[in-house]
Amino acid sequence: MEGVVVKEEETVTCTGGGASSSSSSSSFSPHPMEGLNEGFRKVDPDRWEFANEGFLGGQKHLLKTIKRKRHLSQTTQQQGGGACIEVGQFEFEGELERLKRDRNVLMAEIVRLKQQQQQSREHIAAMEDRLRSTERKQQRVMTFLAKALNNPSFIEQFAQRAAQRREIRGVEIGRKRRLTASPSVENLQEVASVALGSSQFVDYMNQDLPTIENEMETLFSAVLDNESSSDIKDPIASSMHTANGGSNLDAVNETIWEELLTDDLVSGEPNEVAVSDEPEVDVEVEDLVAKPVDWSDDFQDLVDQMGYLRPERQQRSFRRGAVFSGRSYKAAGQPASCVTALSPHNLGVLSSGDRRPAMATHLGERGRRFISLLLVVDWPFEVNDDVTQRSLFCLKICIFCRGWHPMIENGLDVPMVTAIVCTVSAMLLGLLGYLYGPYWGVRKVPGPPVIPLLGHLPLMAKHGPDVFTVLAKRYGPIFRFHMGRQPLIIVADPELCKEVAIKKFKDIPNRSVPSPISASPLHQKGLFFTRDARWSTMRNTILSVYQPSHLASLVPTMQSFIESATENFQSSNEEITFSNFSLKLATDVIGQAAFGVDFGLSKPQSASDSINSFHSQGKDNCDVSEFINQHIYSTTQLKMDLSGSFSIIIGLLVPILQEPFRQILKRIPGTMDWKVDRTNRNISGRLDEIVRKKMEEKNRGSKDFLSLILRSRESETLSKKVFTPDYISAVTYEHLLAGSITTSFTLSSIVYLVAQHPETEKKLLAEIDGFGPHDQIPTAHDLQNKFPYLDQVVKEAMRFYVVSPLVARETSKEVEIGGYVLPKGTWIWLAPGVLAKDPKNFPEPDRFKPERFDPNCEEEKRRHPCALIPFGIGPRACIGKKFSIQEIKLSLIHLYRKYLFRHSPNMEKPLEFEFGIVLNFKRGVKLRIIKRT
Ligand code: HEM
Repeated sequence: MEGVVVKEEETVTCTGGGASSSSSSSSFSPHPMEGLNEGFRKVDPDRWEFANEGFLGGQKHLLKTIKRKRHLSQTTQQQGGGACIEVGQFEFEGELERLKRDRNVLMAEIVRLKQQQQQSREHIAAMEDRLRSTERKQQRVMTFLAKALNNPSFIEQFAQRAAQRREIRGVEIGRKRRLTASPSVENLQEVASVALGSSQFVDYMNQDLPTIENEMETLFSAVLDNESSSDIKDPIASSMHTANGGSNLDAVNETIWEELLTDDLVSGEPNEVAVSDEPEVDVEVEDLVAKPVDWSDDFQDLVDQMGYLRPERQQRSFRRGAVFSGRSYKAAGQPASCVTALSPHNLGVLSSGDRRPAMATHLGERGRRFISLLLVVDWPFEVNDDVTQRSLFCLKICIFCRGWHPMIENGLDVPMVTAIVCTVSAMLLGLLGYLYGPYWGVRKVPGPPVIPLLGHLPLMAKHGPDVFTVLAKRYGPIFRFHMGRQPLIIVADPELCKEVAIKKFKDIPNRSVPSPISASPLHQKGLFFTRDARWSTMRNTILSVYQPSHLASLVPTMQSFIESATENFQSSNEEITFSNFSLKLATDVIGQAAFGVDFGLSKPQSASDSINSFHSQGKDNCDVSEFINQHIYSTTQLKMDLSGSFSIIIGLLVPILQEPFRQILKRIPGTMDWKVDRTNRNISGRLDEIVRKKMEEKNRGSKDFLSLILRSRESETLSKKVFTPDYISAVTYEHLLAGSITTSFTLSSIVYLVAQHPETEKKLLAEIDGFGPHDQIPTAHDLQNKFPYLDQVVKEAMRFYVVSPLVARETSKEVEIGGYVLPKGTWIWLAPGVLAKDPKNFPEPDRFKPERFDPNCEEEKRRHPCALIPFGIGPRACIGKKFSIQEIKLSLIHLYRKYLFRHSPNMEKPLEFEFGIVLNFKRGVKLRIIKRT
């Protein structure tokens, strides 16, 4: 028992006036150790205290006075004598009795302690369960929120159901809820309307916010405390619980929450309202809670990210999903700064004061829905700190740059957001650079304001080809014109044209390739668009074909075609579309000259205006007419305005997209690109066939253009490399193209203008008739020297209607023109069309006056030599000029020997034009033929 005393001394604390145990473990039952006035006494029904005079609080020195009570038997024994044995026997039994009692008391104490321990264990287990359950519910809340985000009508449905349920619940619950819940149901509807329309958001923000707050707390207390509404340990939760109306309200909340968690609601399916207050609610909630939730997949990233955004010391509890369970977080005594990272209050903070509605306007529907949910979840907090600002910044970026979904999936990853922002910015800058890069180098050149992407194409739509004359008047002889994204430097001064095309030819040797041509590979391999060394080799080779002697030898061929063509004119007063007639004639002539092939288009039996009439002429003619139709279609589709194929239009606006679009569209039947591509492939196939046949021909004496090229190709190794079959086909086709449409246009416009000007007609007829008998065919020399007035008429007509109003060039290095330094790659386009209408060189420019080209005329003498350049200028000037003039003069002489022409009443006035790669008549030139007697 000594040992027991010692133990007591160690554990028992003195309280003064007696001893009292400090804990339940040190509260003793009656003990055998007693001193003077000592022993155990009951201080309350459950507790005993050791009482002794020497056992006083703070008086340690008295402890030694406490002595164990000496029992009589011991004393007697010590005092010696066996006489007392019998008496001692009785005392011993008494002692034994006492010890037994003590043991029983101790046993009872041990049993009680064990029970206490068991209770404590159970209590701890229950707390653990509750903790796990709470965590699972938080996971469910977040899963629910994610689903709700994907369902636009979620809040609306929720609000409706809450209202319905409230009605069904009956008067008592309804009254209790009305105190706190009813207004907030309406508020929820407001939230729903916020999700749907930003204007109502303003109203919503002006609502009674504490009421909303209460409602949200009520709502979320259901999920957080549903199990323990009758056993709330958390004092804050407890007070909230009481405030919200006790257990009835809990039942309502649980039901509401049950609905919230129901998949039907979050998946958007309208759901019958389940009218039940009873256990099924609990069962379902329990079921839901019991289901394993894939926390990490859906939200761990987001939660982690939230943790990242908060101060380090709070991270652990944050990771447990505190973002959406603000109240319990607060209850844990933690500062709420991180929890409020996404709170509406801070949305307000970020957007400084009352810009919340504005922000809601910009968030888009998903963003607004999300914020509505944040209002629901996170309303009670109000903290304003750096972390919040930062997280909201990221949030805002996510909303604007990525939408909500990726953020929810991937978390608020600041480096990633930064990377996205940088990438988007870089792309925007790249786009701007691409769109405005070409402009930047030439920005100093004057020009009208530019419409992004369209450039000045609307101006072209408004003024037609005359747009350059209009702009030259306003901006001077050198100005900027944006063909979509591409700026052109338009040079509208004879001296500057000379500088560009002749003096600085070395720096500006090539043509830029406009959008319509880059859409047509068939047109790219001709002389026109080849560049640098390849161009000079090709040009030198081809030039031999245009030697005067060779041209002179072509006169009889040309004459025979012209005579044959005019046999079509059957009777006087016949009305024809002269432009079609001239096109057939020019195509036949160039076909014979270029390929040595007689297309037979202008022969008498093909007298119909329409080339299609050849379909009735047997297979050969059908083939030819098909070929020519395709050639005309292919050429006329090459538009410089916005009326071409889609890929050409795209090429004008964003050139880099032209080829991808062409590649796609040419595979889609019915599109213009598809038709153009099919046509071009047919033409190429036919040309390849013609070239192949020519190559196989034994008779190499033919004087056509193709045979000449093939011959020169055999004799020179260089040109053999340059003139590969595909280039031969392209150049030959180019002759067909350049030689037909341009010549035909010029011929038609001369006849049209002469018909309009009787004086000119009279003088012209006089000159032609004065040449000699009508069957006398003029030679090449005659044509050059014996028809001066005809010369003047042709020139004036070419001035009046310039078939090629723009002549393209491109700088191959930095060059200065007209005081402006133009970077390499600048598109400089000469404007013969503007020059031709410049009153400085051509007084009364809109008057048709061939005499202005009389060599003896003052105007002619004063005129700048480069004022009229319909065939271009410099080393890249038209290679077919003489050929074309010879053909035009020969045709006119023959026509005016036999016929006169008058405007048809069916023709529009003034003439309308299309602006393709060259100018063309919109509806053709319609004339009446009058036979001369
Ligand atoms: C009235 C008829 C014609 C007119 C108005 C005309 C107009 C022009 C113009 C303005 C150029 C650009 C010149 C430059 O860039 O400086 C050109 C080039 C050219 N023309 Fe013509 N042309 C006509 C007839 C012809 C004929 C009949 C042929 C062929 C037989 C032809 C073949 C060419 C070729 C191959 C080029 C490119 C020259 C090169 O880049 O080296 N042209 N033409």
